[in-house]
Formats: sequence, C-alpha cells, structure tokens
Amino acid sequence: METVYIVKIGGNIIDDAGKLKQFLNDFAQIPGSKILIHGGGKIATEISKSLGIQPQLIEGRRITDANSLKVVIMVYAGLINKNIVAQLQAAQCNAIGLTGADGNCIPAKKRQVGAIDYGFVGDIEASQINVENVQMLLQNGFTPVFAPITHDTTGNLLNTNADTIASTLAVALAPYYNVRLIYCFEKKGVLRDVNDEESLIPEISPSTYPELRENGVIAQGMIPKMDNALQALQQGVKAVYISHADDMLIITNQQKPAGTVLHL
Ligand SMILES: Nc1ncnc2c1ncn2[C@@H]1O[C@H](COP(=O)(O)OP(=O)(O)O)[C@@H](O)[C@H]1O
Ligand SMILES: CC(=O)N[C@@H](CCC(=O)OP(=O)(O)O)C(=O)O
Repeated sequence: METVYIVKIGGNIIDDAGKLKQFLNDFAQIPGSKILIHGGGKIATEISKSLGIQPQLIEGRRITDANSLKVVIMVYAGLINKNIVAQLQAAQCNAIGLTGADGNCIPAKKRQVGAIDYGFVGDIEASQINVENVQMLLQNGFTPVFAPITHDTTGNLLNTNADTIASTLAVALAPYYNVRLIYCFEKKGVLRDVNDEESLIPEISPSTYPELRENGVIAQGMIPKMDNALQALQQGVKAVYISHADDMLIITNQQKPAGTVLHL
C-alpha cells in the first residue's frame, strides 16, 4: 500500500509568519503523497474581536453564529488557505487549496442543537467523504490543502474543527493507503505539565487517556485533538503522532518517532 502522510497544522504556528514558513518548507520536503489540513482558530479569534464579534469556545470548539461564520469563512478558506498554498507553491510543492465544498470532498451535517447550540458547525463522517476526488488529486501529483470549512450540500458553508477534518479524512483514506496522521503544533507533544516542555508523555493509549483527561492533564484544545487521534487509530489509521511542528520531518523523512505516539 502506498503511504500518505496527513498533517494537521494548528493556529499557534499559523499565527507566526516565521514558524509557518519553516513548517511549510519542511512539509514540501515530505516525499510522496501528502495532505495538509490547517486550522487558524487563533487568527479567527483575533479578527472576530477586532470586528466587535466576541468569540466563544467550549472545549476547543467554536460556537459559530451567523457573524462568526462569515469571519471563519473569510479567514480559513481565504486568508490562511491561499497564503499557505502560495507558500507551498514557492517551495515547489504543487498545492491545491480546498474547502469541503470543493469537489464535494467533505459534506457535513449541521450539528443538532443539544445542551449547547454550536450554531453553524458541521459534523462529518468518514463514510461520506468523497475519497475518489481526493485520490484523483493525489494521483495527479497535487497536494490537497484543506481549510476547516465544510458544506451541508444545500448551499450552506459550515465550520468544522480542523483536528476532526484531519482524523476523518485519515479514516476515509485508510482502506486505500498506509495512512500516517501527524498533529503538529507548538509544543513537544502531549505534556504532563503544559508549561514544562520537558514533561513529554511519549505514549498514550485508550487505556491511559481517561485518567489524563479526568485529572486535567489534558485540557482545552488538546481534548478534541486526543479524541480525534484515538478514534483515527481505532478505525484503521496506521500511525498517529502529536508532535512539535519542528519535529515533523523526523517522523516523515527519518521514519523515527517524535512527540507523543498513540497506540492501541
Ligand atoms: N497536556 C497538554 N499538552 C500539551 N498541550 C496541551 C495540554 N493540555 C492542553 N493543551 C493545550 O492544547 C493546545 C493545542 O490545541 P489547540 O488549541 O487546538 O491548538 P492547535 O490548533 O494549534 O493544535 C496547546 O497549545 C495547549 O495550550
Ligand atoms: C467548529 C470549530 O471549532 N472550528 C474551528 C476550526 C479552526 C480550527 O480547528 O483551528 P485550530 O486547529 O487552529 O484550533 C474553529 O473555528 O476554531
């Protein structure tokens, strides 16, 4: 089976022009088929505030009202996605920027109102992803770059967590490729003390995760990341890492572990 690296890059790296450039130059050096999924929550939060729209997040997930939706579409599908594509092109990586609506790659369902009304947030399923369209791009030498925006197939765009897009895409491609999923961010990996870079937890499994979550070691944005990462592993993705953006090439090009490795 051909290997595909699916890499997710988060808001704290995207927010720093120097770090983003370094990361994209590294990403361009990954050999073979690869897909990039980017977030950008931090920038959306800043731009929302500058427009007088107060952002609201619960456990790393954004409450997306009509005005917030306009902001995230502009920021994720426009500003961030197109800047990333241009920089990858400059690094000789034939990137093509997409939302889930493009080529109907990632259809979604608007989240039902439960205890919390998340607004215009899209939930996605691996079985609904149009794998053939993604494969067609990979087979023709393109590197898809997905923004965290999906659509409901009736004309409405929706906001979907970027970590979830990465894991769901990874699961959808798992029957066809040796999929290796890497969540890159600004810390060494999952840390026992979020302020101590030396406190890396090298391995996490479904049996060790609940305790880490209950005692608050894993909090905020790390909760959806861990939930998604473990689900991907349980659904056929061959390897999942949560690592520093600077360590990505250790995994992809040197084929050594880095950061936190998830295992069953
Ligand atoms: N145990 C932990 N180890 C590392 N980061 C953690 C941990 N618990 C919470 N976090 C937080 O999770 C954040 C990463 O998730 P998120 O905010 O979604 O960022 P990104 O989109 O950049 O990946 C870190 O910046 C950190 O503040
Ligand atoms: C529904 C939802 O939460 N969507 C996320 C999408 C962006 C994202 O995931 O960005 P990071 O990876 O940088 O956190 C949001 O708007 O914050």
